[in-house]
Amino acid sequence: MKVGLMGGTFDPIHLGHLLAADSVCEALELDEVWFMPTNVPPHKEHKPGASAAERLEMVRLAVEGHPRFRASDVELRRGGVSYSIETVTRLRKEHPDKQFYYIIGADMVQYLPKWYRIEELVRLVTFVGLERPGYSTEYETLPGPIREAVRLVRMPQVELSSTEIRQRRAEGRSARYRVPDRVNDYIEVNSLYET
Ligand SMILES: Nc1ncnc2c1ncn2[C@@H]1O[C@H](COP(=O)(O)OP(=O)(O)OP(=O)(O)O)[C@@H](O)[C@H]1O
Ligand SMILES: O=C(O)c1ccc[n+]([C@@H]2O[C@H](COP(=O)([O-])O)[C@@H](O)[C@H]2O)c1
Repeated sequence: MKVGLMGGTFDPIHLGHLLAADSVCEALELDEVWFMPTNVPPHKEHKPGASAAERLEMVRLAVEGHPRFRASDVELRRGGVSYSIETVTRLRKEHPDKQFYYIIGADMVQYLPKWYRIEELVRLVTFVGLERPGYSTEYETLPGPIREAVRLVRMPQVELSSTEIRQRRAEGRSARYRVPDRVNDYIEVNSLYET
């Protein structure tokens, strides 16, 4: 069984995340994609605008009804900083029958050399990198073992980020059409990201 791991702060989850997962699912014929909200993101300086429970609930609402997408609270339950090496090690132990693919956008591919214990992590998962507007896909400068661990998949380019959505909300504007309708309703009912 082939499983894609889509880790993210998901503050909030948006259509770029979903289209990325869908594109990889199709290209690599994955059986499932697990969306895993981080507890404490390893490298982000700002604290998430929504709580862990709210970010998980938005992920749940976004994947509801999709035959292959699942929401996973594995990193939230573990607590602390969500280092991917710890998540992947644990998932491999719990699911020895599954093959894991870690899905990341181009911004994260460039950042891979700084990931915690990356030399070990590249031996445990295949990374799947996606182009993202505004980020370079010149991967020649990455160290060989990291570059070789990354497969590239194409997706229709989506110029969206959670940051932009939070900013819009702070300015009193809507997240509609940038997030699934159910997520948009949740954001509005709970007044998320308002100043
Ligand atoms: N528009 C997009 N296209 C492709 N990949 C994306 C896109 N947005 C996010 N990703 C990828 O999804 C994963 C989770 O991203 P994350 O939750 O940090 O969203 P974000 O939009 O980058 O958030 P923020 O703006 O708060 O930094 C990362 O690997 C990121 O590169
Ligand atoms: O393990 C690390 O050192 C590491 C460093 C940066 C990012 N990650 C993971 O990559 C995923 C996307 O990160 P982010 O910050 O863009 O949401 C998320 O699941 C993070 O836990 C992991």
